[in-house]
Amino acid sequence: MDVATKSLTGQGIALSFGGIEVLKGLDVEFRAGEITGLIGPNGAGKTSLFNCLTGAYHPQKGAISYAGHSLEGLPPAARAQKGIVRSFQHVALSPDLTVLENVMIGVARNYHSGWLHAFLPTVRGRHEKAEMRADAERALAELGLAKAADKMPSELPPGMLRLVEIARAIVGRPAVLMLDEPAAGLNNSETRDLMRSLSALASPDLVMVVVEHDMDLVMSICDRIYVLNFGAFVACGTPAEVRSNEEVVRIYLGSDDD
Ligand SMILES: Nc1ncnc2c1ncn2[C@@H]1O[C@H](COP(=O)(O)OP(=O)(O)OP(=O)(O)O)[C@@H](O)[C@H]1O
Repeated sequence: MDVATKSLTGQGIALSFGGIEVLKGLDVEFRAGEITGLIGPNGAGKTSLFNCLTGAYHPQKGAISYAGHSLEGLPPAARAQKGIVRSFQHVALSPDLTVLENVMIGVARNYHSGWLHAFLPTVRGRHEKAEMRADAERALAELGLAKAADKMPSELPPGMLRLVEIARAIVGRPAVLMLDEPAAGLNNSETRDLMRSLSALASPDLVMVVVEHDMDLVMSICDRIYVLNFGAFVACGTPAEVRSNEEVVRIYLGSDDD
């Protein structure tokens, strides 16, 4: 399939809670091969849009599709099965598993019998566990975390925990990777490491979407940026275009964000 057609698209996405319109008929296209930023002040609707795309929220109106196929009615697990995965604002690793084991959980969708089977004492189980382990080691290495594989999450600083969570998201070789505030809680040097890692992940087949308040990160790593305010897009373009957009400047100068 042509890379250009492997987009995650939304048309006319409208979402309301108790009569309050949170998303006002959004048209959006997240393209493979690009890192797309989604920015806007607190409460603009960024996470709600993420939740509609991943299937956690059901918009009252609109159509969402990946690579031309409708995702309507599919719950989050079915969308993850299709390779649409997300990270969360708060790191959610299991404290009782090693870093490697945490990442192995993310690869289970690629295997016939899943995570549990890999731990059963069968030949197939042993074989699948070895393959999952190799996949997880590769994902950790891709993010520069090979040495942390056998550590427990409690032994790692926040910046590395965030990268472990991203390793868990990429280990199954997703088609769409959606990152919700990946730099939240990181210091400057951890954020710089994260930026390098995210840029290195970009590939022609992968749709990457980043919701983030850190403007340096967004402006540095994104190819295109959508700006959301009160549930509607006020701008979309390259970082340079967005930075010089008068409406965007007005929104950001008039808010407490960055
Ligand atoms: N489950 C829900 N029930 C009711 N209102 C909701 C729900 N989820 C989101 N909202 C409302 O939708 C609006 C958009 O919230 P959302 O979290 O999507 O914004 P955001 O841009 O992600 O904000 P932030 O940058 O603070 O995370 C807010 O007014 C919020 O209160």
